Amino acid sequence: MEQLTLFAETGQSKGLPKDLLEYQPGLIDPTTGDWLLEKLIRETPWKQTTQKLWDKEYLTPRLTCWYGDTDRIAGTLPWTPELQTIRGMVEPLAGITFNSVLLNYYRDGNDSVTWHSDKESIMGSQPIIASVSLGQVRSFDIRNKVNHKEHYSVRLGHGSFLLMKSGLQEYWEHRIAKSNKLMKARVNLTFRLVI
Ligand SMILES: O=C(O)CCC(=O)C(=O)O
Ligand SMILES: [Fe+2]
Repeated sequence: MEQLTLFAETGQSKGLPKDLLEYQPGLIDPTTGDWLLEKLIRETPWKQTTQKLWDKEYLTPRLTCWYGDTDRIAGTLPWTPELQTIRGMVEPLAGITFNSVLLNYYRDGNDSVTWHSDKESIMGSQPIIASVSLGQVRSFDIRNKVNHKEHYSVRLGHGSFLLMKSGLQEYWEHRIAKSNKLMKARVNLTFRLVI
């Protein structure tokens, strides 16, 4: 748990609220992780979507792709053997089954995901999301939606697993911030149950 730290202002090591998040390094060993990262980057049909802000269209600062049960969830690509295998690893840890996975590809430190919560109605208001990270270590920040002073950060390592528990999306937001430091590629997989 030493990887869990409050924001840099205190520099103090503190555990994340266990009722919200659970972090587990080393779900996938580094060698397998290297191989997977390279394969996912090369073989995934990545897309860069746009988002609208104040009537202006912006390119989303990362690449994405959805896989899942294609008969149930429109717009997803069929599961690949690798994604099925990883799904089989995270389901027992999450205690639920998943029918889709969103892949995010952060090409460098300029790629990011801004403060948000994942509570689209298609997942219910309290979804459990299982997240697997490959490649560059990046900081995953969470903050309380009402009281932004309440915040935590966890560095998501190569091959690590993060469980976003049911309370997280309702009262907390999360992000992967941009970084000025030299950052290599990172691929993150978030397994979701679309209902
Ligand atoms: O890249 C990550 O670790 C988080 C991605 C995320 O928040 C999302 O896909 O909703
Ligand atoms: Fe998210």
